[in-house]
Amino acid sequence: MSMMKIHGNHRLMGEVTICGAKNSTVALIPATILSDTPVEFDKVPDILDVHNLMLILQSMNVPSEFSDGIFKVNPTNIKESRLPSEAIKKLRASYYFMGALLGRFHRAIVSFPGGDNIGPRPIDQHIRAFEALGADVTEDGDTVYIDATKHGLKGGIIDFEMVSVGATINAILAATKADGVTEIHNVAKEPEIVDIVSFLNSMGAKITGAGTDDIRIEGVKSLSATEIHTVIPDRIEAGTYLALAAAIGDGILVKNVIPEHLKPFTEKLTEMGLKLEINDDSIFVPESGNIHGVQITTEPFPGFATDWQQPITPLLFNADSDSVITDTIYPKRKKHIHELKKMGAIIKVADNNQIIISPSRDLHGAIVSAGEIRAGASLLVAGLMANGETLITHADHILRGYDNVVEKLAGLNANVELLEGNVPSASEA
Ligand SMILES: CC(=O)N[C@H]1[C@@H](OP(=O)(O)OP(=O)(O)OC[C@H]2O[C@@H](n3ccc(=O)[nH]c3=O)[C@H](O)[C@@H]2O)O[C@H](CO)[C@@H](O)[C@@H]1O
Ligand SMILES: C=C(OP(=O)(O)O)C(=O)O
Repeated sequence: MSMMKIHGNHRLMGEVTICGAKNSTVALIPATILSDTPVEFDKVPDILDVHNLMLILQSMNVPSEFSDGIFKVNPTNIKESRLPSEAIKKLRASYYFMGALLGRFHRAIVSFPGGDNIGPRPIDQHIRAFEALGADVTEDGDTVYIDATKHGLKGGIIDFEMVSVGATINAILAATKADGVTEIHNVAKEPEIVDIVSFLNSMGAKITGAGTDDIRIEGVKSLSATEIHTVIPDRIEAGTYLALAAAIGDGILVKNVIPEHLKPFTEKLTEMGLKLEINDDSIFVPESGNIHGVQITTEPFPGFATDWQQPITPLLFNADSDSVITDTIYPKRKKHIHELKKMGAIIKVADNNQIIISPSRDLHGAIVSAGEIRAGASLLVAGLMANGETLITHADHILRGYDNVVEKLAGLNANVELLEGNVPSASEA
């Protein structure tokens, strides 16, 4: 098991460069199996999810290589095969092989995905999309069987009952290779969806409407990559470093960002009283003075992302009044709270699931456990603010989605080590 040891309460400064978005990358990689040619991506984050996706590709005779942000994959000799359930369970995005295999082979057998334990995460809308395209979907235990070989994969109308990032992308992946036209209504509008569509269109797909509520797809027979696709910057990683900079920075420049994607986040920082310098592709966070408590409600894009709510929480401990967070996407996403309390934080959950964060200026180091990726990010920021040493166990969750995190933090003068080993016996809650 990986652990992170943090010597906290050092002021941080310098520059940090954000890499490609995890939530784009983990859909782009499964999407490559729709291509009839080799594919290359740039700015791919070095995160555990990518390495697990490589194992899944390998099981289908799809070799891939990855170094310095360049990811090359050759799906030309792909074979249908049983996907390794251990790797499938290690990430959420393995569910994109459902849509991608359905597009490629008109059938897919995939076990239920893993990913963060942040409350119920059903896939009924994904199944609704596959059925609208003519597939029969059955479940047996842990495995989902999706089959459109009997009547063919055909364009159709998909009306989502709720906005889902994953279901939108899965519908796009399958419909790209379906026979005829597909209309998808009530889709998610996240920038990562626009990125996937721009990649597919660059290979010859015919998809319009990404970034709006409705997407139209004219199915095509083949796709060929002719250019290197650069993954968009990770707005969640960027938000995490912006929060860190505001909490304990003496001037930090966060580079390679798309400020428009960060608007809901930077607007909250401004409301707190921070004076950000927002440039074309970077944001400078000066040393912050007094900051005020705020109310945050998470919503689908262009709202405040659920994946930001835990990383921003430690910053709110520095405010001069209470803050309230309401997570409408994952109301049970609260694995950070119990652990933050161990560090002296004053934070509680009200009956209506709202999280109340009170000024807590005397955080101290503790042994805490990262229950999921963003809970881990929250503990990391808190550990850097706290007096003394913090040990974060189960840090693999952080490494699922934060590229070169120890090196990036060291570049800001933080003292963080990655350790492998057993959890100290007294530490498990
Ligand atoms: C790999 C990836 O991109 N993960 C992101 C993706 O997850 P993911 O794609 O799993 O999240 P969704 O957008 O699908 O989930 C949104 C909401 O819809 C519900 N729902 C979803 C699908 C479904 O079939 N039925 C259903 O009820 C979910 O329980 C949740 O309450 O979007 C989330 C919401 O922005 C982010 O937190 C995750 O980081
Ligand atoms: C919930 C997240 O990831 P996943 O959907 O991959 O579990 C996240 O990135 O915050």
